[in-house]
Amino acid sequence: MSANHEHTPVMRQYLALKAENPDALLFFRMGDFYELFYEDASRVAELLGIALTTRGQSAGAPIPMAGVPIHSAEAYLARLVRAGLKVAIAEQIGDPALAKGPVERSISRVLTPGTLVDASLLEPEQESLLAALCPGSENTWGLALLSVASGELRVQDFASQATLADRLRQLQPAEILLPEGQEIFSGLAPERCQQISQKSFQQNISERVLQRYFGNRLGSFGVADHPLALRAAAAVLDYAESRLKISLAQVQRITPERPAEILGIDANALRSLEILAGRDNDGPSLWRLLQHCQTPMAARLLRRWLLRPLRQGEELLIRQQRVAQLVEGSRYRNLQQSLHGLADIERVLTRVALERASPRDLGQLRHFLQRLPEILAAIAAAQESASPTVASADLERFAQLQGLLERALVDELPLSQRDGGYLRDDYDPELGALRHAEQNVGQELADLEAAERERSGIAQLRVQFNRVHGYFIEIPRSYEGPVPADYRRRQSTKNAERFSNVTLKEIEDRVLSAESRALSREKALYTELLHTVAEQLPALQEVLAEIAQWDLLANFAERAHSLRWIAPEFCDEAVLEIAAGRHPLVEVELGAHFVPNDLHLHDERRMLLITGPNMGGKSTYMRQVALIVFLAHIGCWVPAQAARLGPVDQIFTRIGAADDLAGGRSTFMVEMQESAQILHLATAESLIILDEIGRGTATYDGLAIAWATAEELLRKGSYTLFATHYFELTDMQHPLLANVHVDALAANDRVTFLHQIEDGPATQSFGLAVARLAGLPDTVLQSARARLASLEDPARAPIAEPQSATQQLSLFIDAPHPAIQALREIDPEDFSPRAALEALFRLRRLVEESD
Ligand SMILES: Nc1ncnc2c1ncn2[C@@H]1O[C@H](COP(=O)(O)OP(=O)(O)OP(=O)(O)O)[C@@H](O)[C@H]1O
Repeated sequence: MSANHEHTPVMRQYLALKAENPDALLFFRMGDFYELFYEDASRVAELLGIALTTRGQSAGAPIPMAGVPIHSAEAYLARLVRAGLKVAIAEQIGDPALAKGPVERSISRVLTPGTLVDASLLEPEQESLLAALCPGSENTWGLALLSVASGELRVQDFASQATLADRLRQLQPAEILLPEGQEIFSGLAPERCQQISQKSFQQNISERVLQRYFGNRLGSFGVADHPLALRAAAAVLDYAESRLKISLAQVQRITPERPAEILGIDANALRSLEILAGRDNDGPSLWRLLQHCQTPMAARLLRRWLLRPLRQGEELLIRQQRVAQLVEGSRYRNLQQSLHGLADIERVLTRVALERASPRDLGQLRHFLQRLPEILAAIAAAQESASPTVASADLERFAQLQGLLERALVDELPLSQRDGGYLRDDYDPELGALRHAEQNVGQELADLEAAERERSGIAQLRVQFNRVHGYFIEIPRSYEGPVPADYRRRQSTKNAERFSNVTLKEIEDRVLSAESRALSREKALYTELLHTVAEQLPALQEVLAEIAQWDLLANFAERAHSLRWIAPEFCDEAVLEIAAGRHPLVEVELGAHFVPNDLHLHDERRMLLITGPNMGGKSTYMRQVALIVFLAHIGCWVPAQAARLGPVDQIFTRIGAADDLAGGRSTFMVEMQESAQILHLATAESLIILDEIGRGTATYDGLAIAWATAEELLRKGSYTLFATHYFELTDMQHPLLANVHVDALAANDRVTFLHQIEDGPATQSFGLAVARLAGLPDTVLQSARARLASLEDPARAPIAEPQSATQQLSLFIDAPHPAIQALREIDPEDFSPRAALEALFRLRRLVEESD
């Protein structure tokens, strides 16, 4: 591009603003359009499928340009932001009428995926999180997570990068901030990472930011022992402020995360149990099954709870108790009715805090406040001990606020704020007077009409007004005589000529200026109104949080009722007992065909080794146990006849294996790394699901690993469900280990699955029968059957050992050493000396190979 001084003044302004935000697309306001120039223009034209044209020339070259009209800009912005791009918006701040050069413009805000607040840019049921990571010494980390749209700010310390990366994999923040120079470590999605100045994380700077936000209240949040996370918290606030160009008044507190209160569940388990999303992100998931909340606030809270199950404790018991109260006599119905159709007030409040709330936003708040007494009454009715949810002083202030909004806002609020008309005439005398300037000139205009008729002698003369052409004196064409000399022609129509004169122009100017004064008066009053609402923000946020929680609990109650779930019982003993448990998602698919199963794990029985045919239901059984324990720990009821659960600290799963080729890890590598993680972190209170561990490698290696893993988990005493196709494992003896199997009936390669868990190991394998079921060709099945027979009884049909098998050394199976096998095959009777020497070398090689 050419030197700056060669550009036109507007382009110079554009380039200066672009230089302030080099990594963002610049939406440059030009009248009723946002326009993009140069590379931004071609990029956006391609991304949005809009026309790429040029706008004049600057510095001797045409300027590539693409533009979107203001009124449809939101939809385009949403698409760009969803694609992970940043957009800076430059608005006109000067008055075009007064500007000498180009009208003044400045960046009003920068949209980034982690700092969105507009309803049209956010998914109603999803949270868009902004994270900041502050590294400390010895691999320790502080994490701050901010939901700009709700104002929730959480902090947590991590003792290792691996656990931090796992938590981020679960939470999927939209943007992750790191100090400049910090390497983007494995597990972080690089396209979401943003390096910002190290200064933002510095102790002294962060103290200033936090002081500004929370003042002395900081001490009351219990965050003093999280120095790293607090520095991260200051960095997120500072960054979000710089994008939104305003302090975040919606952030009222910092909440520390205490791992000891949370049931650990790693990203693998969330995925493999299909808790937040089903396979391929579509399909059934626990989230979808549970999400029947009345408000978007509760839907988002459900996500938060799913990402943060609790260990046994007071909070969990309160949730459980409330769900029980709501199930009783189907009280949840009343509460759900009172909440039905409520707007997303949490996000409205955030926009109030950021001075971006529209009149319709305030209209929704008015509606909410009108319904609040009914909602609180329904909550009170649901609780047996009707302790008030909201302090009476707050209630009084809410009523006053409601009154204010009712007095201020018109009933039917306009879509756009631009043309005014959202405040009532009688809300403010000055506004009323300015608005009525037009009506007040009515008499003046009638007098003028009479005077002009008399002066000109034209009886058909009329003084008129329309929105497009303003005020004019109209004389029909049927009049052919002269018009007064001071009349200036304004317009000719088919039937009339239109004129103006000095008196009429004076009236018109007065009315027009009253109109624009009315608009600015209305705007000023509105800003004042927003400030008044903002004063009630903390109290409103609190009552909303309470309502969202009740909505979610009523939703749990409804689900429990509709899906025939029961209340799990928590206890201090080391037990996991489930009677007739069901898999919540598979049951929806199969209905009454689903076969329920029990679980008994306790002090003397910690591990179940589960064998049985493919398709028998092993995975389903193990997952249902994990899901039942999980559901209990978010406060929900569970799909079973009864459940008694002792303390559980973490849930781990190692189910199926997916390649991570992009990350340079093979299926087996992924499997082993996940298993290593479990073996390091599991305790006696952990629940572990292992599905066919070891199958990704050569048989004996896999078996050896599976065996050793089982032994280690038995040593730790973790609650373990271990499904395997290695029958050899069922020989394992340990007092805490029990063998169970899924039942099936087989005859002539035909198999009927019973899906029932029974004691003892499986007695036969059904691989061929299942293969037949899957449609493997008969010829292949016959050949497989012959080979199976020879493998089961080598004497019947000796088959040469494949090379790879000879290389495996069995740890557990009594197979002869390959050298011994080779020795057996030698007949020394008819050996030449040379053949003998060769045989000796071969034997030596076999021994070396197996060393
Ligand atoms: N308890 C049950 N009641 C009814 N149907 C079931 C039950 N459990 C499983 N099934 C059905 O059997 C199918 C296979 O179950 P699952 O994947 O759990 O088998 P598996 O034993 O783990 O198989 P593999 O060893 O091949 O992984 C399920 O998709 C479901 O349709």
